[in-house]
Amino acid sequence: MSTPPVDALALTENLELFSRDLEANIKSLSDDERYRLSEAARKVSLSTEATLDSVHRIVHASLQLPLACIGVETKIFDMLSTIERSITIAELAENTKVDPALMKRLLRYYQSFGMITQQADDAFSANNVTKAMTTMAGRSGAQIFLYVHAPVWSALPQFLRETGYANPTEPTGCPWYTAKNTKDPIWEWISKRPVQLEQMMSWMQGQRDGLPIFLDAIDFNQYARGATDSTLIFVDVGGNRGHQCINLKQRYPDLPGRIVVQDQPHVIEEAKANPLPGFGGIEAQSHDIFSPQKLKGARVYYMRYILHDWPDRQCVEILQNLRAGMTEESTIFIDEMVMPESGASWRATQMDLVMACCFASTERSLPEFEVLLNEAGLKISKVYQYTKQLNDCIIVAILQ
Ligand SMILES: C[S@@+](CC[C@H](N)C(=O)[O-])C[C@H]1O[C@@H](n2cnc3c(N)ncnc32)[C@H](O)[C@@H]1O
Repeated sequence: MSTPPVDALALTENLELFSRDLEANIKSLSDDERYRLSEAARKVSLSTEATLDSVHRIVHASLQLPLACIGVETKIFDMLSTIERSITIAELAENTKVDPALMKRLLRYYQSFGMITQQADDAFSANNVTKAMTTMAGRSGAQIFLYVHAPVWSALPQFLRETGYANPTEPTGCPWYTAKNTKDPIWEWISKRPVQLEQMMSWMQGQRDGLPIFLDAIDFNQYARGATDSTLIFVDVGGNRGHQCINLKQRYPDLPGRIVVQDQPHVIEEAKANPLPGFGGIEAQSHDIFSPQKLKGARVYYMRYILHDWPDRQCVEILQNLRAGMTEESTIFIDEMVMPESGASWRATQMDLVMACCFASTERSLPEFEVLLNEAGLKISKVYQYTKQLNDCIIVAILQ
């Protein structure tokens, strides 16, 4: 069935009208409506590009990350975001100690990519993108991805050429090792570098801010029935700073039982030394996911974004080790994006290829998770989807 023709001129005029008071117009939208508009506009924008516009956009894409990093490091984005009026080139240059002539060029670039708003010839202000780059994820992400990851992505074509375009599935068979000229896997490499460790931990903590979390889809009370203060209620395996434990505690302040975050020793040390607000009452424990789970009979073992870091064989090992701690009352929550067969989102597909580059691992579909769980003697009892954007799901797994 053909769809009725759309008046492209009227659509363009409406968009231009919408752009005149962007902030107010966007405020009137729900999250779902905003996402729908953003995706539709993005598709139209890409498909209406002239041929060489597409080429220029793609071949210069790698300029955007270093430029974003400069905006973060000079605090241009911070300054624009904290001052509630437009700012001149001279003001920005003086406060950030950037040469005014260079500042003019940077601002010209940022406005052309929508990273800031130009109000007049010499008047600039923050917009949603500027503000995004001042968040914890924006600041830490610009640095960790530019300095640590980007050289690895650039090494992917050569790596694939040399390996005959085989899908990377061996833990040490990915461009991470050649690009970094190291034998250390990424987590070990980061653990030896305090600056990058801090950036990575901040990225982990902030990367999903603004999206729903698993507790938006699950009534956790059902997992606490009959629990007492000594019941192990929630063990966040590979939980980094314990941010998900804090979320659970804040949503369910009266939940009985123990809440524990487990991670590598240096991560736990850092989580204890610089605890996040709300960390009180949460236990922090070193634990290697490649050894049998030492906390037995927890109601919920929770793992967010752990399996996507590992190839299949290691995932089965991780799950088998978790299984060793389980009783009939235990469940595992696997909190990961589940890849659909078609129409995967851009945020999901880029994450998938970052996993290939750095870990020889992958984002998985539900049947792929099923195979891993089956091999580890587990089965899926339920799946809760909690984001549309990434198809983030909680896969609830129990003993077979
Ligand atoms: C992708 S991050 C996810 C962190 C956290 N679950 C989240 O969703 O924000 C992976 C985590 O696995 C931890 N990790 C890596 N290797 C580990 C190991 N052998 N034992 C325990 N934790 C490990 C890392 O330190 C990191 O915190």
